[in-house]
Parts: sequence; C-alpha cells; structure tokens
Amino acid sequence: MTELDTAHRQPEMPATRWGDPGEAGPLPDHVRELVSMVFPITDAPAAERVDVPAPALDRAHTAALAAVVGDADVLVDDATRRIRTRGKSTPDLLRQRVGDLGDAPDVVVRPGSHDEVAAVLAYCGEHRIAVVPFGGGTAVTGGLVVGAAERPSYAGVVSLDLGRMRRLLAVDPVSSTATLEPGLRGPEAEALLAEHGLMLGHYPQSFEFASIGGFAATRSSGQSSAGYGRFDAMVVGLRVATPVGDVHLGSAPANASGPDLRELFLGSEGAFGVITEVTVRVRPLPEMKVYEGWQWPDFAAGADAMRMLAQSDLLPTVLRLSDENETSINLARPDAIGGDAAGGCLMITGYEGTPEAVAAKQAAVTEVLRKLGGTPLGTEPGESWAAGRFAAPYLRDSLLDVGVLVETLETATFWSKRDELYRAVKEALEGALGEGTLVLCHVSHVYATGCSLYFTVATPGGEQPLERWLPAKAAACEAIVRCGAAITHHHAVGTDHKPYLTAEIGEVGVTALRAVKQALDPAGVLNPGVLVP
Ligand SMILES: Cc1cc2nc3c(=O)[nH]c(=O)nc-3n(C[C@H](O)[C@H](O)[C@H](O)COP(=O)(O)OP(=O)(O)OC[C@H]3O[C@@H](n4cnc5c(N)ncnc54)[C@H](O)[C@@H]3O)c2cc1C
Repeated sequence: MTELDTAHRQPEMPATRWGDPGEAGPLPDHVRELVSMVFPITDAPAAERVDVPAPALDRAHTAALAAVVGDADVLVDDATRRIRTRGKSTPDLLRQRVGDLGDAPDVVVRPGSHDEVAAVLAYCGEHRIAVVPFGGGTAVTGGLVVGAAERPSYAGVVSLDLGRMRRLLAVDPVSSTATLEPGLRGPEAEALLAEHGLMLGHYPQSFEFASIGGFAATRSSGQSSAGYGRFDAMVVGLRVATPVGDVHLGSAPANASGPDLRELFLGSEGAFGVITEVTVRVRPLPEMKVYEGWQWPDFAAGADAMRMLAQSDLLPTVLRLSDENETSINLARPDAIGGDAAGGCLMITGYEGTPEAVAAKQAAVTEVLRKLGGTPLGTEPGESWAAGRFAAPYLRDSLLDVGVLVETLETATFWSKRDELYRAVKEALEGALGEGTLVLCHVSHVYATGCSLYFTVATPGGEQPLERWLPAKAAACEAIVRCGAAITHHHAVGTDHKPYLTAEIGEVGVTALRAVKQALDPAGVLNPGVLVP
C-alpha cells in the first residue's frame, strides 16, 4: 500500500473559478485585444464574499456522523461547504459568481475508509439524510446538486468528500493492474503509479482536479482515449458501498457470469453506491512521447481520415481534429490565440510508448494520412497542444471576468450521422444565441464505428448570462435527441441531461434504472435527483 506524500497533493479549487488559484490570472493583453475585436468587453467580476445558508442538519446527526469518521472530518464551516457546492460547469460558476449558494450541503463528511463510507450510508439511510459523493468536484452536468424540489424531503444534505481516501492499495505487475482509492486526483494517482514504473494514461482536461472515483462514476474519457481507451475500459474491478451492503466486482478480466455488473456502477454518478476502490489496468511508463500536427483542407476530410485510422485498427495514442472555427481560434492553445493558425483544420496526433513502438505506429499512421490528403505540420503544433492541454479552463474564467460567456458540450454518434449531428448542434446553438456567437467543434474521441463531437461556445454574456445560456443548451440537447445521438459521451447525465435520457434509453431502460436504484438505495438517499429520471 502506498500513501501519497504531501508534495503531490493538489490544492483546493476556489468556489467561483477553475483550478489552482496560483495559475489563475487576467486575460493576457494580446488575447484581450483580440477578444475585444469579436466581443464587447465588460467588467464582470465574481462576487467577493458569498454567504452560505446556515446548516439545516440537526446537531444530533452531525454528532452521530462525527462518531463514525472523527470530529475533525465533519465540517460545517462556510468555506468548506462553499467549495463543495455544485461542480464546475459554466452555469455552476455563474451561479457562484453572483453569490447564489442555495444548494450548499449542510455538512461535509470526510470518511477515511470503505468501512466508514458504509457506516455513513447506513446512518443516512436510516435517518433520511441525502448523501452526495464528492470526488474532485469537477462535475459539469449538475451531478453534485440536491435540487430545491428534492431537498425538503430530507433531514439534510451531506457532501461525502472522498478526499481522505488517497492510497494506492495494491499493484499486480504480472497482471498489469493496480487498485486505487477513489479520492486520488489524476496527477496524484499517476505519481503513485510512477513509483512502480507504471501509469494509467487517463488525461481528461480536468485531469489536475478530478478523482479516480469520479472518473468511474461518470465514465470519463481522456485526451489519450484513442490509445489507452476510456476510463471505463480501464476498469477491471470495483468495490462499492451501498445503503444495503457492499459489492465487490472483478474476479477476472472477463467472464460470462451473467451481465457484467461493473457496468452498472460505471456511470452510476453516486446514485447507486459509493465507489471506494477501483482496480484499473496499468501500463509501463512510456519511454517517449511525440505529438504532431496535420492540416486538412476541411473538417469532413480530417474526420474521414480519423475514421479510416480507427477502422484500420491504426490509432495513435492521441487523435483529435478541430473544425475550421476552432482551428482559426486555436482554442487548444489558449496562450497562442491569434497565433499562426494554419487555415483548414488542425489535427493532433500523438504517439507514446517505446521508441520502436512509437516509430512503427507513427510511420504507419503517417503513410495513411498522407495518402488521404493530410499535410504534415511537424511537431510544433503537437507540442504546443500538449503544453497547453490543461489550460483552457483557466481561460474560461478570464473570459467570464470580461463578460464573455464560454461553455462546452459534447455528444457522440455513428460515423454515418456525423455531419448531420455537427450541423444540427451548431445551428441550434447559433440560432439560440444569435449573431456574434462563435461555435467551435472538435472530434475528441474516435471508435471504429463513430466519434464524439465536442463543442465550445463563446458569446457575449450580456446582463444575464445564465438566462442566455440555458435555452441554448436546451436547443442543443433537443438537436442531439432529434439526431438520435448520445446526450452525453463523457460528461455524464447529472441533473442537466436527465430530461433527455428517456429519449435515449426508452421507458423500459428507465424502468430498469429505477429498479436498480430502488434495490440498492431503498430510502433514496444517494445523490437524489441525479441520473435516474
Ligand atoms: C474544465 C473541465 C474539463 C473537463 N474535461 C473532461 C474531459 O476531458 N473528459 C471527461 O470525461 N470529463 C471532463 N470533465 C468533466 C469531469 O471532470 C468528469 O466528469 C470527472 O470524471 C468528474 O470527476 P470528479 O472526481 O471531479 O467527480 P465529481 O465532480 O466530484 O463527481 C461527479 C459525479 O460522480 C459522483 N461521484 C464522485 N465520486 C464518486 C464515488 N467515489 N462514488 C460514487 N459516485 C461518485 C458525484 O456524486 C457526481 O455525481 C471536465 C470538467 C471540467 C470542469
């Protein structure tokens, strides 16, 4: 078992912004100048100090929870509850920025072990206290909120912060597996694995702050998914505490022992249980990494090339393609906005592994991409992308500070429906937000049969940015439903996508979800209102 040393611990995120406060800053002057050419610049600072509603949970309950996890890990102070309020979608940030903390939990409880999680769930089930599992707090679809409609039927709301559970519990180098506790954030998990010469290879844009438990609970997908797979594809075992008892899954890499129940908890968003251990497939640390850029005449040509690679089982580790708008704005390189965008569409290819494996894959991919009409741009665009790959969320805050509303959304479909989906979502967003709106898109994850489209929207926030955004998001979701695409490829359902889930999985699918919820959480205390329609 390996503990995390303090040097590797991540800082806490502020309530109103993304990330490490030390990294935050105003828009660089050259970016501000460019932004002002497209959007009206206004002063839209976040509220300085925001009051959190007084905790509503009876003190007897707080004392009982303290008896389980210890006094020091039951916290009711404003600062702790404020940063456990909601997640980090733009609507979440906008609400925090105007001082709306109405959804704050009553108490933050920090269990240190599986048994403590189980005991907290048993107590809360018995006393009808809602429990919201909290990993990194980077949710973007309302997965950390007990809404006003549900709240009155509970004695209170506990934010169950898994942040104390940060150990690497076991490594099996022969089978290439490792068992991690849920509270480890991305860099922390990688640092612990690196001590064994191993890595996970899951790099979502939220990597710095999102947690292992959160990755599993939302079926997250990272920027190296072409090479290493989605997070759910890396999971070989799970331990879950539910209000009715424990589940321990993953006796073998694959089995025919009925339906694979691991899938029931992957993507369960805290509604069916609390994931307390995750066993993942691990790999040797790569000896080398090469990232390159390719230029394509248009989005369709680049996307067709991605399809060809996926269908030839010839995927690099990283593969992404920006559409014309995103290429020209070069959002993948926020430090370089306004830099020399090459025109057309920019594709990033990345190769990681041994020098031999990298050389072989790179040669094979290069041959295919050249034949299909791609122009190699060398390593500079790839290296810039890699250097700035986690920077865009900081830019979002700086843009919100000057009155520019920025938000993202994602979906997935089969290759044959790609163009229709792309057009429909773009038109829905542009139609709802009107002139002066920029809609950017990239193909973020690819499969032999289809891909994920990831949209970024930038538009003047106006007086009421939240009210401006919500109808646009609804229009985009309706377009996705009309196209028969996935309402989410990796951001999860939460509360935001719940109204659209029935259209995707059907009434019988919803009945199945409700039955699972009823069986595992009969009192309905786990993350009420999330996921299950
Ligand atoms: C700037 C930004 C960039 C992002 N980029 C990506 C990306 O590239 N790819 C991607 O997939 N996602 C991305 N996301 C979304 C988000 O980071 C992921 O959904 C992530 O997996 C959430 O992990 P977390 O630890 O922060 O979970 P949290 O936000 O804490 O929780 C998410 C949900 O999971 C539940 N949960 C958390 N831990 C557990 C547990 N141990 N057991 C049971 N339920 C639990 C919560 O109750 C909640 O419903 C991004 C978000 C932001 C803000």
